[in-house]
Amino acid sequence: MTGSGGDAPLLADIAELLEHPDYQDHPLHAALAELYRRHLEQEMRVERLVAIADGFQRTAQEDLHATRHELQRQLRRQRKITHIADRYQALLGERNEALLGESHHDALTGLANRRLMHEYLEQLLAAKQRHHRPFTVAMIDIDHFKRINDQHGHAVGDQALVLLTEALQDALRTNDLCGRWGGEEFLVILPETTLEQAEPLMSRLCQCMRQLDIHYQGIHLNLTASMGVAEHRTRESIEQTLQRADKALLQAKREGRDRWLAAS
Ligand SMILES: Nc1nc2c(ncn2[C@@H]2O[C@H](COP(=O)(O)OP(=O)(O)OP(=O)(O)O)[C@@H](O)[C@H]2O)c(=O)[nH]1
Repeated sequence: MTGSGGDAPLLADIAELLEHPDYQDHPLHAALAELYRRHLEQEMRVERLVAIADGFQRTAQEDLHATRHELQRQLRRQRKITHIADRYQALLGERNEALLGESHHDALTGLANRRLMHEYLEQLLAAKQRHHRPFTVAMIDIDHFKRINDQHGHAVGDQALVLLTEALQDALRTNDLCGRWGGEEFLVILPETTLEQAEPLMSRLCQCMRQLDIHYQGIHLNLTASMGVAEHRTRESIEQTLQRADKALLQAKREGRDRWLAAS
């Protein structure tokens, strides 16, 4: 499309005049013919330029469309990657939490394991050294547990362990920590507690074990426990306190079981 659309009748008239035999020898014929030729040339040039500009515009639009399409594709990909990364991170977090839980807890009872109890005891030792806060430990061993396994099977023994640890925990204060020290042996850690303050609790724990009625798969069980209790002494290592509690526990077994003894 050229800009001379409105000039079309005039141009048609000029072309007709230039072709007319009567005007071939007219003095202005040559000048008008030249002007007409130049006009047509100019018009063709403008048409070519417009065609080029149109082409550019089309290409630019196509490029823009392609770029937008590519951007949207990358954005979708980015979103997908972010979503996967988020899920992966959440999974890793859950796995880490689970691993941390497994590394600090006993699988059967869910109680703290030795590692967690040692960590807690180290904290209590530091608090004692800094602020003179006392703490006491009690080693607890179920009496004649082998008989339960022998008479009723390991699964019943397991269930008895689960139920008795629930009873032990119910009898403790929230800051006390009950952990599984070994097979049927438990350690209770009592922060901010002297031996004297622990005594009523020890009697209560013995009573609690005695009163426990375990019913499982038609089997009815009663049990007792022996306990040795020791308060941490200044300048004593954790191991030494635990050994004193253990010695008191063995003495309680020797004296007939179903009792607690304070360590000397
Ligand atoms: N079911 C079950 N039994 C366990 C587990 N851990 C340890 N035991 C059992 O606990 C029993 C401990 O036996 P002993 O060390 O002889 O002690 P006891 O029979 O309790 O006797 P005393 O401690 O002397 O009163 C063994 O039969 C172990 O197999 C466990 O996770 N599940």
